[in-house]
Amino acid sequence: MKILLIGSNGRLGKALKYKIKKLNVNIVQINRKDINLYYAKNLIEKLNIIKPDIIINAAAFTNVDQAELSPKYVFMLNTYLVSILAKYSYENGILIIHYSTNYVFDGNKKDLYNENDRTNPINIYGYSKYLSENNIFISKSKYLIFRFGWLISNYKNNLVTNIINSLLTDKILSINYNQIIVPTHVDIIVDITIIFIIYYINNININIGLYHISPLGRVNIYNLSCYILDYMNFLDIKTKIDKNNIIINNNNKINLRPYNACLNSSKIKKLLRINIPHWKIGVNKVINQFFKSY
Ligand SMILES: NC(=O)C1=CN([C@@H]2O[C@H](COP(=O)(O)OP(=O)(O)OC[C@H]3O[C@@H](n4cnc5c(N)ncnc54)[C@H](OP(=O)(O)O)[C@@H]3O)[C@@H](O)[C@H]2O)C=CC1
Ligand SMILES: Cc1cn([C@H]2C[C@H](O)[C@@H](COP(=O)(O)OP(=O)(O)O[C@H]3O[C@@H](C)C(=O)[C@@H](O)[C@H]3O)O2)c(=O)[nH]c1=O
Repeated sequence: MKILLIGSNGRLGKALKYKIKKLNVNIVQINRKDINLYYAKNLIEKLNIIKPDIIINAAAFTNVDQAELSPKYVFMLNTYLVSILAKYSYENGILIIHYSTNYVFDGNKKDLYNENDRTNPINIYGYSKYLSENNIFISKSKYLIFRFGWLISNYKNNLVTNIINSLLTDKILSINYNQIIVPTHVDIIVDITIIFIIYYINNININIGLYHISPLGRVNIYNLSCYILDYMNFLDIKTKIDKNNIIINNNNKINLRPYNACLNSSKIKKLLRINIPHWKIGVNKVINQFFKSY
C-alpha cells in the first residue's frame, strides 16, 4: 500500500506524516522543494511514477488575508491542483483524501453547520476551497473530504500560539474581529484520517463522502484570549498583558471572515462511534507543550 502525502511540511501535513509513518505502509511525500504546486500539470508525470493507492492532499494556500491579494495563486493551488488530483484518482481507482474548511459557509447560521447546509463563501480562500470540493464531487472519484476550522498544534504558528506570543511580548492584544470559533487540535484530524486509512487498507467498507470534524463547545476570540491568559497564569508564566489590555476593535472590514461558522460533527461521530473532546483539551495541550521547556 502506497500513500502519497502532498504538502507534508504544513501544519496538518507534518502531523499526518508522523502518524502515517507508524502504519506499515509505504509513504511518499511531496512538498515545495520537490515541486511548485502552483503549476500542477508537472505533477501528473510524478504521479505516474509513484503510482499511489491513496492520495492525501494537505497542500493549500491558507493565509486568509493574503488570499484576497493573490487570488490567482490561491485558485491555482486550492482549486486547480485539486481538479487534477481528483481526475487522476478517478481514472486510476485511487482514494483521494482532501481537507476543506468551515469558511465555505457565510457564518450567519445560529446553530452548528451540517454537511448538507448551503455553502456560501464570503472570502477568496473560502471560495477556492468550495470549488475544490466541487471538483472532487464531480470527478466521481472515491473521496473523503474533511471540513474543519482553526487548526491548532505545536508544529507551526496558529491562533493559540499567536495569542500566547502576544501575551508574552506585546503591550496590547487587539481583537480585530470577535469571531465565534472552535479551536481544533491537529491530532483530532489526524486520528480520524488514520482510522479511515486503516479501514481502507484492510478492505473494510468505508463510507466515502464529506464529513465535518469539530471539538465540543464554541468560544469567541476575546474569551479564548482570556482563557489562555488564565491558563498561563495558572502555570505561573509571566505575561506582559492582563485582561485590561485585551481590546476588542471589531474591525471586520479588514477581516472578511464568517462570524459563526462552527461545525456539527454528529455524522462522523455516529459513523466511527467516537467522541471528540472539548476544544479546551486541545488548547491546554498546545499551551502545555509550548511551555514544556520554559
Ligand atoms: N490551518 C487551518 O486553520 C485550517 C486548514 N484547513 C485545511 O487543511 C489543509 C492543511 O492546512 P494547513 O496544514 O494549515 O496548511 P499549511 O499552510 O500549514 O500548509 C500548506 C502546505 O502547502 C504547501 N504549499 C503551499 N504552496 C505551495 C506551492 N506553491 N508548492 C508546493 N507546496 C506548497 C506548503 O509548503 P511550505 O511548507 O513549503 O510553505 C505547506 O506544506 C488545507 O487544505 C487547509 O485548507 C482547513 C481548516 C482550517
Ligand atoms: C491572533 C489574533 C486573531 N484574531 C482574530 C482574527 C480572526 O477573526 C480570528 C482567527 O484568526 P486566524 O488568523 O488565526 O484565523 P484565520 O486566518 O481566520 O484562520 C483560518 O485559517 C484557514 C486556513 C481556515 O480554513 C479557517 O478555518 C481558519 O482556521 O482571530 C484577532 O482578532 N487578533 C489576534 O491577535
